[in-house]
Order: sequence, then structure tokens, then C-alpha cells
Amino acid sequence: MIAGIVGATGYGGIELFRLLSKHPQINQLKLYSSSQAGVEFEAIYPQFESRERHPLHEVDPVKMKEECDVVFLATPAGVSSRLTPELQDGKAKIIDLSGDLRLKNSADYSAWYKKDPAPEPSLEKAVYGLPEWNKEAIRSADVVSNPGCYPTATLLGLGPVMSEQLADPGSIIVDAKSGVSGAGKNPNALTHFAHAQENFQIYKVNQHQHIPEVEQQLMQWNEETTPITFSTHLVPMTRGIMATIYFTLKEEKSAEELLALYKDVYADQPFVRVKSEGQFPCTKDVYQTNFCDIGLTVDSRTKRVTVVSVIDNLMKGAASQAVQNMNLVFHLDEAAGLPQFPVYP
Ligand SMILES: NC(=O)C1=CN([C@@H]2O[C@H](COP(=O)(O)OP(=O)(O)OC[C@H]3O[C@@H](n4cnc5c(N)ncnc54)[C@H](OP(=O)(O)O)[C@@H]3O)[C@@H](O)[C@H]2O)C=CC1
Ligand SMILES: CC(=O)N[C@@H](CCC(=O)OP(=O)(O)O)C(=O)O
Repeated sequence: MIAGIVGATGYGGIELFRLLSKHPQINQLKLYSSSQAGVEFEAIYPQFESRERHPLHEVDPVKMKEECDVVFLATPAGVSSRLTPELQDGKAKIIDLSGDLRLKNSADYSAWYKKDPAPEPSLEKAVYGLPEWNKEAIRSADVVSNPGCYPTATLLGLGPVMSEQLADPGSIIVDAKSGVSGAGKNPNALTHFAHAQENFQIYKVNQHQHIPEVEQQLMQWNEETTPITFSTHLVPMTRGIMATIYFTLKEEKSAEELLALYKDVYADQPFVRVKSEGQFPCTKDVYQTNFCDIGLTVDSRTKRVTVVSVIDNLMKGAASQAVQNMNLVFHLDEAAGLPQFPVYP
């Protein structure tokens, strides 16, 4: 198969390059760049030097949709909303890593992303690529919209209790933290080393663009969903997301009962690992993997549940989840080309 990566020079694109280079079903990689066509990928990133060279090609959807079997769009918001309509009627399947195709209501996209939305036919075609909850639809999709990094951790942490109508939706508070690579390769005032190191910051308070994405999926599970509190923080580390999620239950349950539910729901999902009682995950447990690790407890005094969900933002939060989706779209082994264990320590 031939895979194309648009935005290959960005953090998500580099991670796709690394994974797809070793994927058993990919025999050729075509890389596209909007700013450096003609330059070789290895000239920009010599750490990826090998016997093979990868020239960066111009972003030309007419060519791409016929020369590739699958095209990954690892581009900033506002790009795939324009590229997808031109790409979607060709041979290539599309997997978009940006937020452009995730929100079914285009007014929500305009309000939260402050950009023009994708056209309706593209939004209608796009299948939300959270494999653990949407596998069958992904298997027959032509266009997959890869979930956001924070929503991946949050939704995997909330899915079992929301789909079983156990959590009181109005009580949900998500306290999420991300490593700096979540902001992409270009530093800004928030992510500049001198500001971010030895610092811990909250950002986009009540304004994060992932809020409507999380609420959209919660609504699928429970129509009584109301707006949630969702806070994001920048941690001075490179990779990793931890979402600490708080809510109350509609009826009393012990941690043991909830863990049994989570283990049962995710029993057949190769990339979700539920911890044993009293154990909680940390971001290094999933470093450079496609895993989401989940731990939880119930506070016997407040009756509040605490769920802790961790992922690697560049992997399960972006590139490796995109490869997992590609595997499903092409009916391959869901784990093909994905690392089994974290890099540790
Ligand atoms: N970083 C993360 O942890 C996550 C990122 N995402 C999303 O994935 C997408 C990629 O993120 P990330 O890799 O971090 O971002 P980066 O900023 O690191 O890279 C984006 C790449 O997109 C390319 N690009 C920029 N403008 C255009 C354009 N107009 N047309 C085509 N390509 C363009 C650039 O490459 P070139 O100049 O060579 O074209 C750039 O290298 C974003 O939408 C992001 O929000 C989602 C989940 C997690
Ligand atoms: C640390 C950091 O800045 N993270 C980014 C994640 C961006 C992202 O993944 O954006 P989309 O999913 O909307 O494409 C943020 O919070 O905006």
C-alpha cells in the first residue's frame, strides 16, 4: 500500500513517518509539504537518515487522491476542511488528525475554532475515529476524523459509566494536563522553553476547542448530557496527557464494581489497559505507545468517583490512533505496525 502524509514535517507527521516506515503493509511513503516541497525529509530531520530518501512533494490533492491508497492529514486546523472536499472522491482513504471534521454541527466548529467549517458533505462522510467505541463504522469509512488528544483520554475514561447511564452528567469535571508537544512544533509565548520549563499553567479556561467534541460524544451515550467543566494545563514535559475526571454516580457503586465494569467493557480492546484496585497510571506507562491506561477509585466520604486516564498525546492522541484507524479501514490486524511496549524509563 502507498501512504501519503500531508504535514509530514510537523510533530504528528514525523510520528506517522516513524510508524508507517515500519508498518508491514506499507511499501511506499509519499510525503507532502506546503512550505518545503523539493527538499528531502532527511535533510530537515537528519536523525531519520537511512538508505531511503523521502523527497517532500507539493500538496496537490488531484495527484494525491490517485497515487495514494491512504492520505493522512497532519495539518493545522483550517487545512483539511479545504483539502478533504478535493480528496474525498478519489481512490485514497482519508485520515484527518486535525479538528476540522470532528464536530457534526458546523456552527460549533466556527464558534470554538474561529475558522470556516468544512462543507457539509465532508462532515457527513467523516466517521469519528475512536476505535474502542466506533469500530464497525470505522471499518467501512472512506474518511476518518481522528479524535483530539484530550478527548481521547477523556472519552475512554468516561465511556463505560456514560454508556451504562451510571454517571450524573451534570457532575462531570475534567482536569486535564498535557506535555508541550501537544502544541505542535512551532513555539509560542505559552510553550517557549524559558516560559514553560519549571512552570505549570492553566490555559484556554472554559474555551478549549475540545469541549464540544467531548460533549458531542457524551451526548451519543446519554442524551441528558449537559455542559461539562473541562480544564487544560501545560506540564513542563515533552509528551503525555493525564485526564483526571471527577463525577458522582446516580446509584452507589464500589470501586471494585466499577473496575469490573471497565475491565469488561474494554476486555476486547487491545489498547486500553484498566489498572487493578488501588493502582493509578502515570504518563510514562504509555510513553510512545498506543495505550490508554485507566485507574479509578470511589471516595467513600464524598461518593465522588475519580477516574485517571493517560495517553501519549502524539501517539494514541494523534499518530498511532490514526494508524490504528488505518488498520481498521483496510481490515488489517488492528495492532499492525504499533509498538507493544513503552520506552522506559
Ligand atoms: N501535537 C499533538 O499532540 C496533536 C496534534 N493534533 C492535531 O494534528 C494536527 C497536526 O499537529 P502537529 O503535528 O502537532 O502540528 P505541527 O504544527 O507540528 O505541524 C503541522 C504541519 O502542517 C503543515 N502545514 C502548515 N500549514 C499548512 C497548509 N496550509 N497546508 C498544508 N500543510 C500545512 C506544516 O508542514 P509544511 O510546512 O511542511 O507543510 C507543519 O509541519 C493539528 O491539527 C493538531 O491540532 C491532534 C492531536 C494531538
Ligand atoms: C498542549 C497544547 O497546546 N495542546 C493543544 C492540543 C491541540 C490539538 O490537538 O488540537 P486539535 O485536536 O483541535 O487539532 C491545545 O490544547 O490546543
